[in-house]
Parts: sequence; structure tokens; C-alpha cells
Amino acid sequence: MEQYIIKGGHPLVGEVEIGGAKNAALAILAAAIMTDDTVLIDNIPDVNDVNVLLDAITGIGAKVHRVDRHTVKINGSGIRNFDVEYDYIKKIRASYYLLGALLGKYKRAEVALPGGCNIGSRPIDQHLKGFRALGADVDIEHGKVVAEAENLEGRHVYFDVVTVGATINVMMAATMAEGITIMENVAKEPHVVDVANFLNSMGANIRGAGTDVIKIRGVHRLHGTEYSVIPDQIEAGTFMFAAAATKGDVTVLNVIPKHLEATIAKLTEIGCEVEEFDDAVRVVSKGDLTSTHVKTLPYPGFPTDMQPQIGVTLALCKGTSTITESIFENRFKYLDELARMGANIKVEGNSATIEGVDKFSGARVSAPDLRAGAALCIAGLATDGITIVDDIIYILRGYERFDEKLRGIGALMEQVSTEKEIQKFTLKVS
Ligand SMILES: CC(=O)N[C@H]1[C@@H](OP(=O)(O)OP(=O)(O)OC[C@H]2O[C@@H](n3ccc(=O)[nH]c3=O)[C@H](O)[C@@H]2O)O[C@H](CO)[C@@H](O)[C@@H]1O
Ligand SMILES: C=C(OP(=O)(O)O)C(=O)O
Repeated sequence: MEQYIIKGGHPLVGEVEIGGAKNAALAILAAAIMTDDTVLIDNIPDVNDVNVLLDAITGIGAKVHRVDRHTVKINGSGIRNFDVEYDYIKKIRASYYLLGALLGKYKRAEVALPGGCNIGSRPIDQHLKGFRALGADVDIEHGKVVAEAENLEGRHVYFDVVTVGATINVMMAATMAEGITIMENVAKEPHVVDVANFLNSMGANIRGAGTDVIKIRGVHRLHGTEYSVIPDQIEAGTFMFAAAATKGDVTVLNVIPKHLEATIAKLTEIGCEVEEFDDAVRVVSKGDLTSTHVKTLPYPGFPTDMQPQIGVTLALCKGTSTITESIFENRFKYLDELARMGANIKVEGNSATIEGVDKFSGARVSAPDLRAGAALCIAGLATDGITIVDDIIYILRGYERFDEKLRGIGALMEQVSTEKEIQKFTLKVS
């Protein structure tokens, strides 16, 4: 089993380059198969989820050429198979975007119900409601979503919950429907806007992404494009909270500060100094940090994908903090692990009450999911002792060279898989 071993207890200091947004890249890669022309996409993060999706796309007949680590060329003209293999789908959440992409372009898609992090029940009823509204027959057969249509027709779609996945998925399908689709109560996340911009660069006609209402005038054909994915606000925020929790001074480079407003607001509230530049943000954490209250909400609210990272930081802030997780019901599992490191936390339903402690003590902990795993690494980095994080396979789903980037700002941390490697690291840092 791959693990991270961490010797923490000192400030992280320096600059770290942020990669392309995983959750934008996954949707954009799926949307790239909607044209027969070649599409070149840059600033793709080299993370496991992206690689799984590229394999799935290859599996249905598209040509995928990796130009370099972060650039890929996709040509979907060879797609003849609309049934995406279960082995790929079960591993990742974003495989559901192949439904919208295939249905939009070919009017037929068969995709198993998606996997992804176990952070809640994660229904896809709103995706299916949107496809049905556009005129598709949608059934669940043997664990697969089977969607087909003679023709897709533009319609009014009102989402009952604000959902990133359904907003993007139905937007993709509606891009190639006849007539006008109006989607209401949509998600406004930066990656919704990025996918809309990408589709528009292929000839789609999508207006209003980033607001509550998206209007799509269907087109018959999409063409090739060259596109660069936006920076990952969650990766950036993770390093910003790592700076806060370790009393460090870290500048995240290649970010869009506007996308980080909720994170910056919370860091400022707890007493960090935050400096914004055109495409960088510096976080300086000095002296005692103080408690605050957090509620996760759709963008521009505080992101659920950053809840564990702020949770770990608040567990080291003076006073009583509260976190309300309003998006996914199962996103507090890391708090049990954190309690094993000495945190003082009580969870009731979707709320956690955190009494700050002066320090944690190193322990062996297990990553329950992607962001929770990253958060436990932050806890280890803030701890004056040795921490081992098990199950980092989750972290590798969404963070590129996580340990290497952290080492670049002073972390003592390594990826290990054997007892011998653990002993070697322990000797080196003692
Ligand atoms: C691959 C990807 O991009 N994953 C992100 C995406 O997940 P995902 O697309 O799964 O999340 P959604 O935004 O769709 O989910 C938001 C809320 O809506 C509910 N819901 C969603 C769809 C649906 O059909 N019915 C329904 O009830 C969900 O249970 C949840 O409570 O957005 C989440 C919220 O920002 C992020 O945490 C995930 O990192
Ligand atoms: C929960 C996440 O990913 P997924 O939706 O792919 O499980 C995430 O990126 O934090």
C-alpha cells in the first residue's frame, strides 16, 4: 500500500505552482469527443482520474495523443461504441460526463452509474431529468444508464438542487439539441464557466454560464479548438490552508484569485495575512490563529471540496469553531482520524464543533477520500512528530506530485510503501 510519511512541525515557506483544475479538465476532456475534428487541450493535470477518463475515451474509439505531461490531443471521429466500459466508470465520478457528451453528439449513450469519492449518496436524478426533458429515453438497466433519442430538442430545465455535475452534463447534451434550452437554478462554479467557454470555442452557443440561468442555442456541428484549462482552485486552497496550519508563508502561483474569494475570506477571518496579485496569492500565518464558523455552499460559497482542509486548520485555532457541511452528508470521516492525532471535535449530523488545541501528535491515519486525505497530510505537516497517511491512492486521484510540491516549500515528506522505506525516512529526519 502506498503511504505518505511526514515529519512535520515547521512552517512551509516558498512558492508553489498550481496545475489545471481536475474537475474542469475531466468535463472538458469528455466534451472534446463531441467533434470529429482534433481538439488540443493544455493545462491538464497529470492525475489518476484524468488518466482513467482518457483510457475510457480511448476505449470507445477516440484517438488520444499525449503531446506532453499536461497537453493532450483528442480526436473523436473514430467513436463507434457508445457503451463505456464499467471498469473505467466505477473508478471515477466524472465518467458521468460521457453520458452528456455521447448523447449530445450521437444521441445514444450507455454508461455505468459513476464511482468517485464516497462522500455521500450522490444521486444523478437531476442529470437524468435534464436528459429526459431534452427528449431522451433514459433507463437504468443492470447498473447502467442507457440514454437514447431520435432527436434532442431544446427545452426549459429547472434543477431542484444546485448541482455542478448535472449543470455541465445537460449543458453538453443541449449544445447539440435542436432549438433553445434554458437551464435554471444552475451551478455557478468556475469549472461550469470553463466548460461553457470550451464548448463555445468549438462553435457552441452557450450564454449565461456563471449566473443562475444558462441559455443554449443548439448547433448541428462542433469544430476543433485549442484550449487551456483554468487553474485548480481546490489544489490552490489546499496549499493555502497548509500554509495557515503550519504557520508558514506560501505563495500559490498560476491561480485566478477571484476563484479563491471564499478561501481568502476564511483565512483572513482566522488571522492570516493574505496578499492578492494578478495570478498569485500569498498566505502568511503568524502568531495565534482564531476560530471561525464555516458552512459549505455552492459557489461562490465556501466549497465542500475545501471543508477538510479548513477543518484541520480550525482544529489548531484558538477557541470554538463550527463547520456545517451542507452538500455531502459523509464528509466528516477525516475527523475521526484527526481525533486520533489529538483534535477535540464533536460531530452531530451535518455539523462539527471544534475546540482548538495547541498541537496534534503524530499518528498513523488513513485517507478516507481525496480531500480528506490531503487534509490529513496538512495535519501531519503541522505536527511535531511522524505521521503516516495510509490509502493515499485517493489523494493521487486529484493531486499531481503532491509530495514533491510540498517538499518544494519545505515539507519533510515522502511516498513510501515498505517498512524499510519508513525506517529509512525516520532515521533521516531524526
Ligand atoms: C468530478 C467533480 O466535478 N466532482 C465535483 C462535483 O461532484 P458532483 O457533480 O457529484 O456534485 P453535485 O454538484 O452534482 O452535487 C451537489 C449536491 O446535489 C446533489 N445532487 C446532485 C446531482 C443530482 O442529480 N441529484 C442530487 O441530488 C448531491 O447529492 C449533492 O448534495 O461537484 C461537487 C460539489 O461542488 C464537488 O464536491 C465534486 O468534487
Ligand atoms: C469529491 C471530489 O471528486 P469526485 O467528485 O470525483 O469524487 C473532489 O474532487 O473533491
